[in-house]
Amino acid sequence: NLFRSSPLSNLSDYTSISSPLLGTELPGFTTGFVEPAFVSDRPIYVLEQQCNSSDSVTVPITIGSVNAQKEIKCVQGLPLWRNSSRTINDESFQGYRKGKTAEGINEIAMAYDFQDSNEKHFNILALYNSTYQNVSYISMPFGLLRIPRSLNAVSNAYLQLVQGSGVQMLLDFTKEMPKQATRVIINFSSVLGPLFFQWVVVLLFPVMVTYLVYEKQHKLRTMMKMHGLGDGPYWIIYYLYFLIFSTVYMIVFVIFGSIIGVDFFKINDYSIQFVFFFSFINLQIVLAFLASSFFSKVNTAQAIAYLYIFGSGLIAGNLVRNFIEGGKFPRHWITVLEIIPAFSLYRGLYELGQYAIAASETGTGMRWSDLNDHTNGMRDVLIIIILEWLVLLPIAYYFDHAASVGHTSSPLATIKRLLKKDPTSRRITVNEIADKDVNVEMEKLDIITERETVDQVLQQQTCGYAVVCDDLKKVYHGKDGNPDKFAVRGVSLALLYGECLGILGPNGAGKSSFISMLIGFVKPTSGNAFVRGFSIQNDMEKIYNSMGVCPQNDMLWETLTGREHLQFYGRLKGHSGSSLDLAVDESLRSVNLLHGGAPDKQVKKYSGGMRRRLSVAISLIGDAKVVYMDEPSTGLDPASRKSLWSAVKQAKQDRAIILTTHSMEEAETLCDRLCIMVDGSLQCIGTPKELIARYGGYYVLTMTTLPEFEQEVENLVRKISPSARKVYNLSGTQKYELLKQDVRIADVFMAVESFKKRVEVQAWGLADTTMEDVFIKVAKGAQLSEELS
Ligand SMILES: Nc1ncnc2c1ncn2[C@@H]1O[C@H](COP(=O)(O)OP(=O)(O)OP(=O)(O)O)[C@@H](O)[C@H]1O
Repeated sequence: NLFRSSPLSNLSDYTSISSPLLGTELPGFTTGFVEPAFVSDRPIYVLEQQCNSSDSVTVPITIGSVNAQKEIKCVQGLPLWRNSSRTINDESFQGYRKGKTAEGINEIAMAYDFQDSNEKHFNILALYNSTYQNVSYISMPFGLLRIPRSLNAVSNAYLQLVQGSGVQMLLDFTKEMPKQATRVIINFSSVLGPLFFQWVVVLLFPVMVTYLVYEKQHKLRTMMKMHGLGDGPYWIIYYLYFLIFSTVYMIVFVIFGSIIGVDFFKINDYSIQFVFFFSFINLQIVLAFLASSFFSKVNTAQAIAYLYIFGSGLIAGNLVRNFIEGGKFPRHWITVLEIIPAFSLYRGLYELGQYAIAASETGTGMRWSDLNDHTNGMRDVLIIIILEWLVLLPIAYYFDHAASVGHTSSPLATIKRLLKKDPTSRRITVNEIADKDVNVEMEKLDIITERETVDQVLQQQTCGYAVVCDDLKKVYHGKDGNPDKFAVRGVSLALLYGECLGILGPNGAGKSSFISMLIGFVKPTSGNAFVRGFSIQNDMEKIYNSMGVCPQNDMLWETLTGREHLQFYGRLKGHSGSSLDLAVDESLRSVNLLHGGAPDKQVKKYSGGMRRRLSVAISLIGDAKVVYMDEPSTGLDPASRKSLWSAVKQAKQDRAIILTTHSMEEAETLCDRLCIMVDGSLQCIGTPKELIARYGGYYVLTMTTLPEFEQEVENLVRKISPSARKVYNLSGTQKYELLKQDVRIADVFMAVESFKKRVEVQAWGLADTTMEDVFIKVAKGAQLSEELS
């Protein structure tokens, strides 16, 4: 309406804008630059640009009742009558003239809706297509150029209308109207939502699970247990540690939140927040203990714990919010859902969040009195969390205790054991008894004597014996169709204080399985052993207090130093203050770890030999009366081995030591008695001298000549000792065993000397039997008799 009374004015150079079609109703344009236009309630003017100024278009017009033709010359800044503002808006944003490229059309720079404009009041809505901002054929940024110029044009048109065509306003730019400064205030509670807080709180869960499973995976838990740390103290220490850790974490979280002005923390009563978070972290600690007893590998536990916290947070976020806000579900449904800890946490956070948001209206957050409000779920949440904590605490302790002794690997196994009969402590089968009888028949005198000693000790309950094993057996039950493995076949032996017993045997003989039973690593299939009078079947807890163990694989904390390890185990064994420092230094010295910064280096920087020596030191620290060492010198260089041996020799004065080894030298140096184990059975037992005398009643003659003289050598040996046994013949080198009762050493020397006059002897030697010879003989003999049977 504005331009209906306006004369056609100067259209050049955007300085004015006006319509050549004043007061007309256009049936539509069909040619040139515009699409058919329709008459609308309020005219909208479209400024066409980029048209060639020589083009023109003839449009039909109606003036009053007269139909006429009007030629419109296309010039830049031509205003054309168009459709409603909505259509203009849509079209300008979609691209004018569909199907053509931006370059190929006359761009809409701006559409004007002269809303309620009149001579006194100028009010336009300007619409432009911001998507054309980066049109490449225009060198200048499109948006920067057109908007001010178009606004300039329309403003001039308005001025010319109101004040006459001579008026011209030249605007170069537009800028925002100055206005009062404002501050953007973001309400974090509503922006972040309870899910963020939920994730922050539960982030500690995987950390705790990792701690617990790490100690289980590396058998450190068992190691600590074997050195006297009971489940109760272990739980209390870790529980308190986690509780302090989590409480500090939550307090810092709340303080930081309050400092940066998060309403969630600032508005709600701090005591409610404290009770809520404190109850939940207690529940979370119990859940971590419970979860850790299901896992044996840190990586799996970590992955599943993170999945659980993120997944359960998302599910809780969606479900709880929908349930509460949807209003379709009964209240008790929501309460049932809150039994799941992630849901109860979310609900509590949600309630605190709601109060924080509502505080902009009410001015206060959640107060204790608000817990009586039936729409506030916080009271239910607190009750559920505390009850759940009370119920889960003993369950988690039980599962953890069952899994920690190594007898069961998981709570599932424990449940199975409770439901069925315990498969690991089943009664010995008929086949096994038969097997035992065969063994007894084949047993050597020394083994039988040892058995009798054990029977006597058990009947008379004789004191003085540190360890008494009574027919200990271990069968590993085959899984996935594999046959059962008889690892230890009824071992009986008795060990005095001050005695060191060495167990020798080839790989897989059952030595480690035997020791594992004695230290409580695995449960015996049948039989029993008494350590200081306590049964390994029932009183393992009492045995741990006086036991030291150096396991085959070092069980150490990578981030602790050697000294810290010894201080920890020393304290477990009852040392404190200066006596602890003394014991630690003495221990480090005895295994050659006192110098060169070794005591204060983290174990991860230790060499294999240093770890081994530290493990031995741990087993000896304190007053352990029975010490088990599984291959203690494996991986040690000769010097370290020697110093380790002197440490063990010194330590054995008033203790009983059982050690397994593959080194005959170590066995002979350290052990008062030795036994050889083959395929789970003891083959012999006695002092090194007794065994050599019993199994090595021969000298070993070795002689090297040219191969053509082999027969001559054979004849010589037969002459010296007709009963001599040939051990081997290898490219001229022959080895014979000569029964001691058949020969005198001087005769052998004389015979060889005269032989050397006839035959060229490259080398020869006569040796007494060594423990190694005995070992090979016994092991071979046992294997042979087994093959025969
Ligand atoms: N957990 C187990 N499950 C099944 N079989 C096992 C298990 N542990 C050991 N065994 C088997 O029991 C037998 C005795 O193994 P053990 O480790 O006790 O022998 P070892 O004498 O200590 O051997 P090494 O000298 O090599 O340490 C072996 O045949 C072994 O494969």
